[in-house]
Amino acid sequence: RGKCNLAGWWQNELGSEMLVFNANSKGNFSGEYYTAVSSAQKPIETSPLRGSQHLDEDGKCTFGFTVNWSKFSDSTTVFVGQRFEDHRGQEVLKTGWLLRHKVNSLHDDWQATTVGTNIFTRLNRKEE
Ligand SMILES: O=C1C=CC(=NNc2ccccc2C(=O)O)C=C1
Repeated sequence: RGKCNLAGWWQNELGSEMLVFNANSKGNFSGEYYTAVSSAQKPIETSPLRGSQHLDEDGKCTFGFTVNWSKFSDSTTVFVGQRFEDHRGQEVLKTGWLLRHKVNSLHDDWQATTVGTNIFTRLNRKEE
């Protein structure tokens, strides 16, 4: 695992958590996303994520991943971003995202995509 290892537990400012698995030699990875924002679905169910990252050795790799909110709603979020270390050496994933939710007709397509940003920081979890 090079210096830009995204594997492990991350949390965004909404309180959602994700577990990212090791990337393969092509930079492809998968994981599980535990959203904090859907209507309270107990127990929290995971949504699958799949992504691709660069394997630069400088620890500042760019990446993208898709979350399929299959169990909750017919919608999809794509995240794109980069890993950084802040002034205290804490790892940060600065991301932008597009959320596409299903609309019933082409006429509603204009309102189907929302955009935003998320910052993910590492969660110190034992279980991987
Ligand atoms: O059923 C659904 C539908 C959409 C969702 N979007 N979550 C997001 C969208 C953009 C950025 C972060 C999140 C998040 O859940 O942390 C979650 C559950």
